[in-house]
Amino acid sequence: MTPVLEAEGLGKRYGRRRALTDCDLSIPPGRVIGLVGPNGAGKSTLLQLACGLIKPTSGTITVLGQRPGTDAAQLAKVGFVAQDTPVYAALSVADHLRMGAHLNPGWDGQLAQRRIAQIGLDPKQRAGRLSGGQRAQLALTVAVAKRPDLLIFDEPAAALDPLARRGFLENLMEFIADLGASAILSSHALSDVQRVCDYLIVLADSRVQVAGEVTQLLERHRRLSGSRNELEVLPPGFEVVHADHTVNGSSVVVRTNRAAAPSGPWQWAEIDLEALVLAYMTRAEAQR
Ligand SMILES: Nc1ncnc2c1ncn2[C@@H]1O[C@H](COP(=O)(O)OP(=O)(O)OP(=O)(O)O)[C@@H](O)[C@H]1O
Repeated sequence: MTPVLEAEGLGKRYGRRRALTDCDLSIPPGRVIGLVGPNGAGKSTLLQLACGLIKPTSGTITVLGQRPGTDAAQLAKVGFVAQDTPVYAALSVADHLRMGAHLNPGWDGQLAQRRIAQIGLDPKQRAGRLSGGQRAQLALTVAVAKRPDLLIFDEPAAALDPLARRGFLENLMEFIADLGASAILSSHALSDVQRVCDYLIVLADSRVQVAGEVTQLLERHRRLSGSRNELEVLPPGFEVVHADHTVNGSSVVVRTNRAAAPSGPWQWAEIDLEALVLAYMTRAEAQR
């Protein structure tokens, strides 16, 4: 099956600043992909490259088997909602839907109307008068009604209150299931990512630190706890991602293919997605 996104040696510089470095990815279709990492890691840059809004300075990227933004057919397959959920301030909600219908050959007008009614937006209201959360909902509606094969969101739920956020993510999951689409969403909210994503990319310091199916990543990472001496030398087959030493003891997040605990004086525990992400982000920060 054609990967939804494939990158080889992908890099992007802004002048002398590296925004993305040597990025290799091959993401299978049908996944909800969480893109996480600290501020300035390169997440928006990767998403904009995937939409064809900017061009790489090195390497290659293909989305749904083609160079991003090559032609109208390819553009129609991708729905993108940028970080600031842009809408046209002077246009009404209904105007946005009319424009969507005019510009997109696969536009699903019924889906758009149903969703606008569901979230309680007044079709006559100007988009410039909507709240941040309502703008995000309108932008999501326009992106989804294109019926794209891939939805790309840059921090989609950032402006939403907790209740709206939960509703938004539930809607998003319904759409993805209905459309049979893939989605990539960047987010700082690890609990959201844990709830909806089945594939994870951790980006830090402009590089991919780790990427893969969430279940596999969680199977392959463990936390070992014990005294600092006990954890100084580990058996073969363990790559230390991050070590934390305090006066009360040490804890090490390791990457391993071993399913069973190694014999040793330490405790061995599973980790959650948040601990995994933080371990890779802390390692990247320490290596800068
Ligand atoms: N148009 C631009 N011109 C110059 N530098 C840029 C531009 N866009 C991004 N950068 C720089 O590239 C790096 C990556 O930025 P990017 O916006 O991709 O990060 P991000 O991970 O999305 O951050 P955040 O979580 O804060 O949104 C940063 O150092 C940023 O300052």
